[in-house]
Amino acid sequence: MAQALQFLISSSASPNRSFSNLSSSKPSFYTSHRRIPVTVVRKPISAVYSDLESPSSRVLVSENGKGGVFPGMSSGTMTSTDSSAIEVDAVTETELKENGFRSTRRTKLVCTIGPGTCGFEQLEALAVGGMNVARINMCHGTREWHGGVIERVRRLNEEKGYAVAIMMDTEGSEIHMGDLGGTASSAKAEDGEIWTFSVRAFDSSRPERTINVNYDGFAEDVKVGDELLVDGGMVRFEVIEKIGPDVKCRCTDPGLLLPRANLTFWRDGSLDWLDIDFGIAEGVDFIAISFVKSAEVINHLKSYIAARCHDSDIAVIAKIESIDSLKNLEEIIQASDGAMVARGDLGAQIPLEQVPSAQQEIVEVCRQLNKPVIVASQLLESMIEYPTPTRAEVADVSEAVRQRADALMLSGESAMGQFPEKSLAVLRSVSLRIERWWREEKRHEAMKLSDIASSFSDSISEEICNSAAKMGKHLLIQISTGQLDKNSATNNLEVDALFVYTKSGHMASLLSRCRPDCPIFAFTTTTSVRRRLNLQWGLIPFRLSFSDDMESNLNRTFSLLKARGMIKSGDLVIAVSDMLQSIQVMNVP
Ligand SMILES: Nc1ncnc2c1ncn2[C@@H]1O[C@H](COP(=O)(O)OP(=O)(O)O)[C@@H](O)[C@H]1O
Ligand SMILES: C=C(OP(=O)(O)O)C(=O)O
Ligand SMILES: [K+]
Ligand SMILES: [Mg+2]
Repeated sequence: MAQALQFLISSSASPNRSFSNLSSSKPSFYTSHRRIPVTVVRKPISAVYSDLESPSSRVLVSENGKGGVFPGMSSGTMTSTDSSAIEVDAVTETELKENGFRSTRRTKLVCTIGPGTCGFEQLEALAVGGMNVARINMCHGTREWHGGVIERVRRLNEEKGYAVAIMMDTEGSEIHMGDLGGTASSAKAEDGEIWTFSVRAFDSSRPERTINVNYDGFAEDVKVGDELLVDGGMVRFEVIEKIGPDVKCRCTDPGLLLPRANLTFWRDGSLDWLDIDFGIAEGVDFIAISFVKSAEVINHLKSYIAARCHDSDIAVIAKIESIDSLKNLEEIIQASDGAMVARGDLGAQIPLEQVPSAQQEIVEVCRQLNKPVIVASQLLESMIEYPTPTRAEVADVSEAVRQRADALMLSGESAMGQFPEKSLAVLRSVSLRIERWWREEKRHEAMKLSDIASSFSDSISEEICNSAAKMGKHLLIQISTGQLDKNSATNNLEVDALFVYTKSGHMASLLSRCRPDCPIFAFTTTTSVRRRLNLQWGLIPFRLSFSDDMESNLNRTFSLLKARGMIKSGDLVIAVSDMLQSIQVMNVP
């Protein structure tokens, strides 16, 4: 009879609580330096699955995929309360069926949506091609246009069963002043002076104390009472009156105004970028902040968001694209929910030859601090015009995949290029090939991950995930040394998948951080967490309403996935959960 081995890691001081037939042996692959008690429980598989038939009214829904109908069911019977209905990502489902767990793509793909890809069918083609996140860049187009894209992505998700996340990239402090008029290279603003910021075009006769602003929507977006910061606070103004295209401001903190200085806003004591309210109202999944200078900016934005959206959470991505952001890299990334290596502007701010090492550093810091990282800009620039990439571009993409960044991003290639789908296909095939090559060659140098937990409970979760990822690699040794039943050993004893049951998504991201050899099936209870997990390396996120009873969760998951042919009897799975803080190792029955 096949056997399942459960390792239950308990945070309790007395590990042997309720288990009768315990082995006290500590698995030797468990190399923790911490003192978490590990219990090995041997149970016949029939016992493990004996209570699996519990009635369920829960639905399993996969990420980023086309809804499919359970074999033998009519689509009319698929409702959200039908226990046997299952919606599953068509792309992932096909990959799993045809190539098995180990061949799924680990690197995630972000596509900037522009005039070339904003239609429903074009968006669908990108979803089919593997787009995990759709990015809209507020530097271009109108709010109305972006609202239309968001609506179509939503509709695509709803009608076709996809769950593509939406990232809004802010214009942010890319709003800047124009020249100062005439030959002036600077101007002094004194305390209490009234200055006019205007979007009007002036000929030679610009009134005194008048400054041009480069953003057309400026006068509409700004509100009386807002605080206007020049160059991150070198000079400050308060907005006192709006007259058509002119915004009258009183200087509250004097200083030197330089041509083309950055402008940012604070509203009600919080930094306010002009698009943030739009993103919150639309309920986007990610907001990417341009030209982040310090952690303070991120902290303010996060509390601004927290005060305004109560039921859903928006993740904040810091774009690293300035010298200041490199100087304050760790504190910025620590404060953020993720980062983008925005190589376009970064390459204009630091010497080009320093961009690769900056990229490597940003990717490493993000990995250490457990934040997803996107490598962006010019990955396949030539494909804006040509249907095949240059060899150098393929090498650049490969390098980002080899660094094991969470995600790669298309900009102009998908926004306005002639070959958006082909560009995505190149990212996809290069990612798959390089991932497989490095896995097979075992070429990845192990990165020593430092402890990041800030509480005891977090440190247990972290330890469980580190151990689960390690077990995936070393289980073979244990089987040969008798920790698992040798009779159940087959020739292929690699772990096929890690399963993680997580409400906040944190446990899934901790597993992703370990970059294990096998894919991670992440089961989470809310659609917003599920969409956000779609940005993280190696995660295949599902939505599942689960209970605190891990055995029943596992049973239901196994039977739903088996019925779809996505897993099969005998597959070796390691399951972790943040409810029980447990690790279980088992063959699919
Ligand atoms: N919403 C949009 N409307 C029109 N053009 C867009 C839009 N989004 C992106 N683009 C086009 O795609 C190009 C690449 O996009 P992106 O890299 O996001 O912007 P940028 O070039 O300003 O950094 C832009 O320069 C612009 O020409
Ligand atoms: C991604 C970037 O930002 P944006 O496209 O908004 O300039 C970049 O500068 O590389
Ligand atoms: K932007
Ligand atoms: Mg930029």
